[in-house]
Amino acid sequence: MATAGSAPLLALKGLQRLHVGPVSLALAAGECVSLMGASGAGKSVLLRAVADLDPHGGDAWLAGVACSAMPAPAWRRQVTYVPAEAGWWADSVAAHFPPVTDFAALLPRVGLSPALAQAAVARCSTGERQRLALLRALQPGNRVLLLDEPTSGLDDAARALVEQLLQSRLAAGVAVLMVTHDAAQAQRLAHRHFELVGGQLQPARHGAALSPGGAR
Ligand SMILES: Nc1ncnc2c1ncn2[C@@H]1O[C@H](COP(=O)(O)OP(=O)(O)OP(=O)(O)O)[C@@H](O)[C@H]1O
Repeated sequence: MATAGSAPLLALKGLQRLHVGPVSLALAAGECVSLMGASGAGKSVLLRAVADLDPHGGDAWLAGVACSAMPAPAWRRQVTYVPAEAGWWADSVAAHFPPVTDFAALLPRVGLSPALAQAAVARCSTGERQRLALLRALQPGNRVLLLDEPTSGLDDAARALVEQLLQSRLAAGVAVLMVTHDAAQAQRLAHRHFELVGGQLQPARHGAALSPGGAR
């Protein structure tokens, strides 16, 4: 787990996109920060800007290297956005994973049958596609994961497995910025909690049990 005073792995400085920002925030290696807010508040807009998927003002730094100084594919391999509803560019599940990856062996880690590796995307359920998209995004090069409602379509058992997987990535030093509507999940996974209100980050007000954004 990150410790207070660690040098930031990810630093956002004056990030601005549409009605969101300017946002400044730092995450240490192994730190999880939750982001809540009303529907339409701009949470996905913010995550996409951090991933450099849309034009934006301000900049983000990964271990001291500016996003603007790095080729976009290199940034996104390390600062990886996992949308709430992933896109699929081929018919088969297998086509979305590198050929060298034995991804069938990974499927049970999130409660999926290895047989799904041979399936067509179209026959996968919403929750199966959601977990496949997360596995697809998890690569050895990830240093920051930007997760947009990573378990919104899942039952309790599947959600628990995904949370275990995320805990293992955090323990390995990956930083996670996670949008969730689930305050209990935020409490389980995140070290700090923010809410997006009027385009600005505020310490989360929901649930007295949550430690607010400013404190650890
Ligand atoms: N490319 C765009 N151009 C103009 N407006 C956009 C664009 N992308 C998103 N928006 C608008 O910005 C607002 C915030 O969208 P966003 O998807 O970030 O909401 P959210 O906080 O993630 O909501 P939810 O919790 O419902 O997913 C919405 O009103 C949306 O229509």
